[in-house]
Amino acid sequence: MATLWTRGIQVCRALPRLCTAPSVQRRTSVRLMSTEKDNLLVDVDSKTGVATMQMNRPPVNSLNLEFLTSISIALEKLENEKCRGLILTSDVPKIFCAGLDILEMYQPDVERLQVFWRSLQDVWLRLYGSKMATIAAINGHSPAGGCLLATCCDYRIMAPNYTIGLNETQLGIVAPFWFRDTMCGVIGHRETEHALTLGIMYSTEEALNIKLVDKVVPQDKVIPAAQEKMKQYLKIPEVARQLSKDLMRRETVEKLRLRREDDVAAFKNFAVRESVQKSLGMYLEMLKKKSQQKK
Ligand SMILES: CCCCCCCCCC/C=C\CC(=O)SCCNC(=O)CCNC(=O)[C@H](O)C(C)(C)COP(=O)(O)OP(=O)(O)OC[C@H]1O[C@@H](n2cnc3c(N)ncnc32)[C@H](O)[C@@H]1OP(=O)(O)O
Repeated sequence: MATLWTRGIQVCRALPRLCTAPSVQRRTSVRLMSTEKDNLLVDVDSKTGVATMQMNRPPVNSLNLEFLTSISIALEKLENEKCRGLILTSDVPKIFCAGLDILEMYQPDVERLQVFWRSLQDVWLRLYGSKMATIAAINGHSPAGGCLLATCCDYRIMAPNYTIGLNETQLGIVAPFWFRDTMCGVIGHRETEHALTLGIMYSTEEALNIKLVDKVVPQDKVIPAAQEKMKQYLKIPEVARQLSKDLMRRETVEKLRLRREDDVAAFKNFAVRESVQKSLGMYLEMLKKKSQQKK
């Protein structure tokens, strides 16, 4: 085990300058730290060049601005370090990622809202467009933005008895075109239309049936299975693998690159609508009630 120690990622509250560049030192093991405790744990195996990125933002790994920024910086560093593979997983029990932090979209500060959306675009561009072989080790529930992260990867391995899907319409919001395109690339047009319009959350078994995930293994085997599959990717000549991936994804990536600011404006205008705010408020209330009932 080896490699990168990235310390001192500072996420400033002041906008628009969000971060200072993290410093990198070579060490024998890796930990990428963020300001919000150790919410992103990244280990790089120096022999194989495979990084394991564990999301660790309890209770549900929801993606707020600071967390997205940490992920984006980490992805950039791994790419710059010429890592060959990435296993994306979670350190939070039973949750892969609950998607976007709804509190970022509910009663938002409009300037922050736009920076938030750009940071999500950044993560998507880096992960979907990564040169690395990427495998999602889905060891928990994976709604909405969580499903997006998983579908950005080249391969998905999931544990039983969880759920995954783009459930946006159930919250009264709409998955943007690049979420749609990502999902279409995995399960095709018809199934994506069905999934998006109904906001379907699939069980692990259903997800396997529609090929939203590639493989199902017991919980404790998810990461070992991802490591095993990664070996297959790494056996392929690097340039051929990367160019093939680029061939499949470049148009989709370019579409967002060319429309980034329009997409930010569309998101902002949509999110501040009274009807959308009402739906998000009701959804948050429902989540809170459900959570209190458990306690
Ligand atoms: C014309 C088009 C223009 C473009 C328009 C764009 C529009 C926007 C597109 C937005 C795109 C993506 C959207 C998203 O990603 S929205 C997020 C959707 N996520 C969800 O619906 C998940 C909701 N959560 C759950 O289902 C469950 O929490 C869980 C993940 C299955 C875990 O269940 P659990 O029982 O283990 O935990 P639970 O008690 O429910 O939750 C614990 C606390 O966490 C809070 N919480 C859960 N999820 C979120 C979240 N996503 N954001 C913020 N907070 C969340 C929950 O409320 C509990 O809090 P507390 O204990 O009550 O304080």
